[in-house]
Amino acid sequence: MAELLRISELGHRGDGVADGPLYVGRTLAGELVEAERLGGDRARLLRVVEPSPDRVAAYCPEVGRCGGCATQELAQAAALEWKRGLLIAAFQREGLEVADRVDPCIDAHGAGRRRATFHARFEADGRLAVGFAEARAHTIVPIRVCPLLAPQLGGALTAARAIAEALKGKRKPLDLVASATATGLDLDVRGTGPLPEPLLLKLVDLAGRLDLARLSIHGDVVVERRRPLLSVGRARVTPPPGGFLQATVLGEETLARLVQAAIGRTKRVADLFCGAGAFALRLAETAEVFAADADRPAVEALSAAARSASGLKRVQAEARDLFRRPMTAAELARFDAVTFDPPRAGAELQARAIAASKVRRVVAVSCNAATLARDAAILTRGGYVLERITPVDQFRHSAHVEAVAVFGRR
Ligand SMILES: C[S@@+](CC[C@H](N)C(=O)[O-])C[C@H]1O[C@@H](n2cnc3c(N)ncnc32)[C@H](O)[C@@H]1O
Repeated sequence: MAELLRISELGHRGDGVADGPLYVGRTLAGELVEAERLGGDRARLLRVVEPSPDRVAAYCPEVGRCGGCATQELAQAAALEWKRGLLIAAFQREGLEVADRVDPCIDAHGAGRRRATFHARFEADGRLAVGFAEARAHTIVPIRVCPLLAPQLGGALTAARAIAEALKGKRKPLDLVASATATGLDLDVRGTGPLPEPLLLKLVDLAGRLDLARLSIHGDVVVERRRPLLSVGRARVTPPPGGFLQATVLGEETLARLVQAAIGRTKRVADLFCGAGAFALRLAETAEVFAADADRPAVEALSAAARSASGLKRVQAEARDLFRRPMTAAELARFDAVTFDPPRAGAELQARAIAASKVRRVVAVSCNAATLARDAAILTRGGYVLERITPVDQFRHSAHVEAVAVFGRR
């Protein structure tokens, strides 16, 4: 049954929130809407009665079905302000009032996503669906074009579909991780299980026809037709298959620029959770860098890039599980500055060790406001002063927000 609802705010996943709370997708704060209850705490938008001044027309036909975009109907300036607010609210929940120290959110969508994970599912009737997951469901919304992808990732959906088609006989759900590199598409396929020789040969042939730079299965290279390369400052990195990559080129450049600016001119820097060196290789232009990450292939890629780049200071990289074995306060004593950029879980133990150290400057980079706020609270309890936080938006139309938080010793 249809009912009128007033949307009080945009929730932290990008759905409008009415009294209850009742979550209504594709609605905005302040709007009066007609919706029907779906059960639980969800309702479906039927009609916007009083639209928000921030409402704009969606430009993708899959809006509302595809789970990739939650807020395409929210004007970009308002979306940036909303993300800034999400960050402030997460810090408030940790007892930290930071609104006066949070910069405007930087739009880092740039040319679009250079990395995307497509899902392939084989339906009972034998049809193949390749696309993104529906919001709050495992159903796949088949996608032909995604307007959020960078032009360099343009052929990725066609390539993913062709590779999935070739693996149809396995009838397994697949994830295909596509990255745009300077030498072409790099595709890593997950979920296949072991593949027989004839199928591998077929994939090699297909990679040639699709002109992929590299094709790998679960990180094992099937064929490398051209070495994938990414420019990172003065260095050129060959990323490990399927390894972590910031979602947009501008996002990586923006985060790295903020980290470099916050650290300033120092002699020795530690880059923890360094991945393949997005920050370490740039920091090494002016300082000696120690870098650590649990992903050994990423650490090896970073080391190789540092060795072959000219004009960098010394870079020492170590494969290390920083959840189990964080850098201790004693180990950190030789650094003037530390930056850390953990996965969504944050870096609780590492933050505790930093809090017990005497490192002068600490720069936390994060893709999860809640764990960033938790780790920030640990640092401030250890005597660090939170100087500034800069939100960065490289996941346009989603509720994700990245941030760079800068701390100094009291
Ligand atoms: C958000 S990424 C950041 C990578 C890099 N700073 C960049 O911008 O490309 C998080 C990194 O944490 C690493 N990681 C995940 N769990 C880890 C652990 N337990 N110990 C050390 N590194 C870990 C991942 O391998 C990944 O490279």
